[in-house]
Amino acid sequence: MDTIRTDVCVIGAGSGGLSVAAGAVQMGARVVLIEGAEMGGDCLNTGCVPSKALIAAAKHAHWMTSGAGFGVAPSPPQVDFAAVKDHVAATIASIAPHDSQERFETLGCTVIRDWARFVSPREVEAGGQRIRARRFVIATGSTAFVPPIPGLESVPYLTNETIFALRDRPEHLIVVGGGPIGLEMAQAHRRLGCRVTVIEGARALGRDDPELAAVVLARLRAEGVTIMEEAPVVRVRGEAGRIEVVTGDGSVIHGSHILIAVGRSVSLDRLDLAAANVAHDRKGVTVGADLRSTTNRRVHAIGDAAGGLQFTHVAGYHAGVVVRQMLFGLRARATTRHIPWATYTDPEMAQVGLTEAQAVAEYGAERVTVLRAAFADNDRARAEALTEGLIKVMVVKGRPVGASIVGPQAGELIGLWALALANGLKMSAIAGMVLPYPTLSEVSKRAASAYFSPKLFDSPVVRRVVGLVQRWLP
Ligand SMILES: Cc1cc2nc3c(=O)[nH]c(=O)nc-3n(C[C@H](O)[C@H](O)[C@H](O)COP(=O)(O)OP(=O)(O)OC[C@H]3O[C@@H](n4cnc5c(N)ncnc54)[C@H](O)[C@@H]3O)c2cc1C
Ligand SMILES: NC(=O)c1ccc[n+]([C@@H]2O[C@H](COP(=O)([O-])OP(=O)(O)OC[C@H]3O[C@@H](n4cnc5c(N)ncnc54)[C@H](O)[C@@H]3O)[C@@H](O)[C@H]2O)c1
Repeated sequence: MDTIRTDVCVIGAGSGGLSVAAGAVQMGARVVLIEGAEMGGDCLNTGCVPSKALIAAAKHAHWMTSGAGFGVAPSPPQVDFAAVKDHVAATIASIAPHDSQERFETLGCTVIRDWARFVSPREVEAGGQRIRARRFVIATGSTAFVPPIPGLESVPYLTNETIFALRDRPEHLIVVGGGPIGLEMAQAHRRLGCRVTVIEGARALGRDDPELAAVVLARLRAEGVTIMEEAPVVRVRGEAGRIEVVTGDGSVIHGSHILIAVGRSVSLDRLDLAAANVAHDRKGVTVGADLRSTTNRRVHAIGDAAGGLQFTHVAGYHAGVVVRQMLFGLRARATTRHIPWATYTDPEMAQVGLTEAQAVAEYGAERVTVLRAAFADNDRARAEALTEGLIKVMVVKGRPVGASIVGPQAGELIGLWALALANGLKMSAIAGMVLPYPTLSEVSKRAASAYFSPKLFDSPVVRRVVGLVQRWLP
């Protein structure tokens, strides 16, 4: 067996692994990149990209039915489900060249298409070769967690790996799990003409501010999605096209298809981490803030495999943290306070930093000011009839510690607050910003201004000062 000696060996060519490989090789390191399945990983092939392409198609269908208030008569959309899937596939294909084996080989990486497995603390095997590296990066991501629900194994269930390939429209899609995957898929399928029932064991969108989550859930229900909460699934039975789901209280839901979206399992099984002395648990590789294995300092873990937030932009951020350490020997640490995320339902929901409940728990209610602004008071939102939703900003000592948005383009609007939190900006910086009128982003400025308006408009001191100045000013 040949041995390749290299500076960096990256295992997994998804969002995180590709970023490390591209960065390291272009800065002069020798890089081996190993991928067992599709280049591009979950995000490109079975995650973010297909889900957002499907959501975009569903939005078009929805617009055809929602123009009455603008004087545009609704007309029932004629959805060609297979053609929708062609759009999904074409979107993936248009991005794929950027993540391709050819591109990475052109950049100078050695790309091996096989499953990697450690054989010692500084060697892996893949593609019939042994790779001996100075540093390893485990970027193996995650797959859908399939819970041990009795009967599930004997019905043809869908996960994010199979649902985007369906070319016939499900008549009635049952979605198990009311997290971001479940609800994004539920709304998209409903808008494309399916009946949809979401069965959630606890509270849907349970990680988000409940006030904001309620806005999303109300909209989904208004569009015809049935959402059952506190309804753990206890049994599944049936066959293709005739699925029955039994919940804890004995209810039986009949559907044609079932999607499992109850969280993720990190993909570490194939790696034989024991051979490399890399400690791990159910959540991922055990790493410190430097994203290095606590038991093998040659090994880093990033993205979903690192056991924290599971988002593409987090994997990319992690990549930067490990590249700085591996290539320049710099001290670099990953933190989470400034990391935003968004759920691409309509309306969208986005968060950065602490929610209201977390801010109050951490700082105490008396130290936290919660500012609010509603899209109903935003002129652009009114013109577009997108008045559902609000922004909440949590402020401590004049600086934001968290922002939560539900409403149109929340995923875009959260960027400003991500910048503010990452750089410790004061509320005065946001309130003093001049924005084009009329834009949705004015909702952020309005919230920030709300921090100062009581200090300016309700203050007897300010009134007295203004009175005096007016008497003396020529
Ligand atoms: C339906 C869905 C929608 C999503 N939407 C969003 C979104 O809108 N925004 C967002 O930020 N995030 C989203 N995510 C999450 C996002 O896809 C992941 O957080 C991201 O892909 C993680 O990147 P990663 O590099 O850690 O892993 P991945 O992208 O999963 O890549 C890991 C790669 O490693 C390979 N691999 C595994 N084991 C081995 C091995 N032993 N040897 C070789 N290769 C191996 C895998 O085949 C895979 O290609 C979504 C996820 C899903 C499922
Ligand atoms: N827009 C985005 O950025 C985006 C979109 C999709 C996914 N993701 C990423 O993927 C991750 C996984 O998403 P997810 O929605 O699969 O997981 P999740 O953990 O966020 O939500 C899963 C939901 O399933 C419920 N559940 C668990 N077991 C159940 C059971 N037996 N019966 C009924 N309900 C059950 C849980 O209570 C939870 O509400 C997310 O945390 C996120 O990091 C991101």
